[in-house]
Amino acid sequence: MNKQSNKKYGLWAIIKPVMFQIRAAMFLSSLGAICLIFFLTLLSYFLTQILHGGQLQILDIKLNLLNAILILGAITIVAFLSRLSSFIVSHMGAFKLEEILRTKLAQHLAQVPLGYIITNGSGGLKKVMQDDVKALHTFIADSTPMIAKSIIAPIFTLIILLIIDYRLALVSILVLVLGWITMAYAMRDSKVLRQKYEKSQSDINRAVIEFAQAMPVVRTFDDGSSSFKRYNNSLLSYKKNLNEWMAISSFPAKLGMIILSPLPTLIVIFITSILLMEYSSLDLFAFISALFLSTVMAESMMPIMWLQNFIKKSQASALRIQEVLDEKILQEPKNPKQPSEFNIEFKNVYFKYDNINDYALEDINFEVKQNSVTALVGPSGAGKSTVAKLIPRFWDVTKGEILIGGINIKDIDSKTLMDKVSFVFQDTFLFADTIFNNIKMANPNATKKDVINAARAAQIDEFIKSLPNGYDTKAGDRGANLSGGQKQRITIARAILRDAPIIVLDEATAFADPESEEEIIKALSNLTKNKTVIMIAHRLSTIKNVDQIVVFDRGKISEKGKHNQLLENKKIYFQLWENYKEATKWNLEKGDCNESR
Ligand SMILES: Nc1ncnc2c1ncn2[C@@H]1O[C@H](COP(=O)(O)OP(=O)(O)OP(=O)(O)O)[C@@H](O)[C@H]1O
Repeated sequence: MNKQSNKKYGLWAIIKPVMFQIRAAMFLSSLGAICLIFFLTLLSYFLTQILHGGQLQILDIKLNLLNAILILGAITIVAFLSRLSSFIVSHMGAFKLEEILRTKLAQHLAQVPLGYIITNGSGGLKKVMQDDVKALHTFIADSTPMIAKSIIAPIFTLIILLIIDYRLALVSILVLVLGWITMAYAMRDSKVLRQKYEKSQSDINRAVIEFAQAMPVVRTFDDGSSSFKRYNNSLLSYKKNLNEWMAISSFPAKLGMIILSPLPTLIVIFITSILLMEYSSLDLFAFISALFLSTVMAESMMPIMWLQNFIKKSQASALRIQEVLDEKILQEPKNPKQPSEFNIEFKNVYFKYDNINDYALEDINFEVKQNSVTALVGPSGAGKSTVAKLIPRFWDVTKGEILIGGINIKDIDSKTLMDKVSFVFQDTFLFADTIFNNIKMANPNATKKDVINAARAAQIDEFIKSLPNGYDTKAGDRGANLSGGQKQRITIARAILRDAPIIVLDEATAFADPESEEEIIKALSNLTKNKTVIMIAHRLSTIKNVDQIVVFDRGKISEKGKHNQLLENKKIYFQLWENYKEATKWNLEKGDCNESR
């Protein structure tokens, strides 16, 4: 990821837009805490006066019992309202931040290169947009009032205790310090242990997902022992890390929590007060107020324990959100140009993926003439898909240039480029919408007739019509109710409807079922008629007659030309062709009419 070094990072930077609401919530929450402390002090004051059998009064103002109750009641109401409104304000801030971040992320993701989205997977980005944004919502809504309270309440209580009787104040501080030391001891090494624990937790998640996703493969090739072993191992390591963490921190943490609970402070204050009354002096007011206030101090410090953890988690979410927002956006040209011709030229192109040191492509030079077909072939990992994805700017070239109709693709605005290039992916994607809308999305202005014509050209119209709801049939989540070949023909219909002058086919026939293969080939020939076509080919038989074959090997072009020329060269293509023939023969001998890839 590309971080910009002068940027501020972390939780506090990301929640800045709602700082006003956070400050207001913290202020109101502090006010509520101060009112509570004030209430307890005044209550102790009145109780002392009642126990002394004297007149109720504040300073020199005499009060009857009803007045005293009313004053205490008024303070309680202010405390309650402050606390309530602090949560209302913090929730308002949380919703506002959620909206700001989701909008920012959506706008940003619409501008980053598509390659980034593919590499990170929609699942990972969805997690950031949903879970991490939600985590920050919860942080602002629930913990900002708590943070203010757990800082202000102890400080304020301590000040009042110091004013009333410094000895009792010191004793309660001692208890708190003891509690803190015990907790700090429990938390020692916790960073490393927490990281280990979190890692083993995510290992388990990965193993479970892998186990579930790979079930068909597992059932076919594995009796489950190796994949289950991975799951089991991650579970064992999780248990080991958890036990290790618990062993180190469990007892001191529990002890710390007990010390920091109100009861120990209460007991210590009580005993100290008795001793002071016996051997020194202590007035009744100091005794009663210390009993009340010291419990507030201990109680309001307790949340600090879990707040720390909460802040750390929210910090991690904030960093993940910021990483996405820092991803470089696709630079749009200042003076965009419109190509009027559609030949494609790769000129001295070098390309390197962000996270990889070596070039994935080096010194790539070739031209695809307008309305001609070029096939990219080569062993797996040779760079064919990368070449194809550079054309619609899924990524930008590291060096060199790609031209369409003589114009550098960086000088064509991305909307125009997308309109000019249709990409038929290996992994066909259908939205959970009607088949009609799935095709029409390629061209919002298309009429019903246009959609049907496109489906007809893609050899899928008859099948669609045979469905109970025809074109209004839902394609299902990711097109789950259709066969691979049917899904592929629907995406081809989409591309036909788009009618872009350049077609990039990423091995569109690879996953077709045998029955639809012939129809797919027909559909593709309709799609590619009078277009500039680049296709990544694995079935060499389908490219025998193409205008040009470019052979890739380890990120470089090893040869290019027509089928017969390349066979004469007796280099990589010759070898690939021999292997292909061999595999096809083997399949035929086995009675399998489906050609090998
Ligand atoms: N998103 C990515 N991030 C990092 N490296 C990548 C990424 N995609 C591909 N690569 C690497 O770039 C090189 C070329 O990969 P590419 O997918 O272009 O090859 P290919 O010839 O299309 O292979 P295949 O036929 O198996 O699809 C490989 O070494 C691959 O590991």
